Amino acid sequence: MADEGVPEPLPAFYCKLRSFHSALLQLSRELLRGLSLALDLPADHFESHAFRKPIAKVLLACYPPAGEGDQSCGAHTDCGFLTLVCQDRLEAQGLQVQKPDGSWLSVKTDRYTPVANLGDLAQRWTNDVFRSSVHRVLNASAAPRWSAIFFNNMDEDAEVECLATCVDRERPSKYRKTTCGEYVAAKMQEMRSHLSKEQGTDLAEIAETTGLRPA
Ligand SMILES: O=C(O)CCC(=O)C(=O)O
Ligand SMILES: [Fe+2]
Repeated sequence: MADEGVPEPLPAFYCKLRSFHSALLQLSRELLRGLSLALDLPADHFESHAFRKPIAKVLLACYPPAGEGDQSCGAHTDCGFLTLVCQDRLEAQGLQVQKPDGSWLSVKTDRYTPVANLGDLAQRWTNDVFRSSVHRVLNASAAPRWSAIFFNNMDEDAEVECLATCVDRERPSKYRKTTCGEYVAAKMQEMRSHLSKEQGTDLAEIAETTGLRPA
């Protein structure tokens, strides 16, 4: 076995997945630089404080065609800092983002063009200047829908406290200091108990295995 947890018959697939992961990690680093500059911070602010060895994972998802049960992904926010979603088939897209008025915007992309979503840790760190986007997936087509999702969750021990530049008299600090690891663990726990109550243990176990999808 080349790497722990990787089955022997899939080395070519694993190699491609590694390249995909590296490319999206690189893209997320570029975006982090832009996000720092947007807050009038040095370009490397986010990277140097919280992305030295980030927990960055790829999730490959398949949603069955419409009519095969409600297996799409319900409305939620991602718990990390930045997520990049790549949708596959043009005829079976389905990512939707909630607008401030509560209505849903369908996100149509070219095949594999990544869509960036900010997560809860970005919102907490910037004291709501950046918002964690509420999104969901509805596969309304007769074909299965595939997506590859890259979650960049920051360093496990990265401290997240409202940035001084995002706090003032009109905008007092809304969130207590936490770490990426502490916040993600708490949100996962909340999600597991929610799923166990609402949908039985199977989904809770899947979520625990992937460790990625918050409630
Ligand atoms: O499959 C998608 O397009 C997005 C899935 C998602 O939002 C998630 O897994 O957190
Ligand atoms: Fe998500």
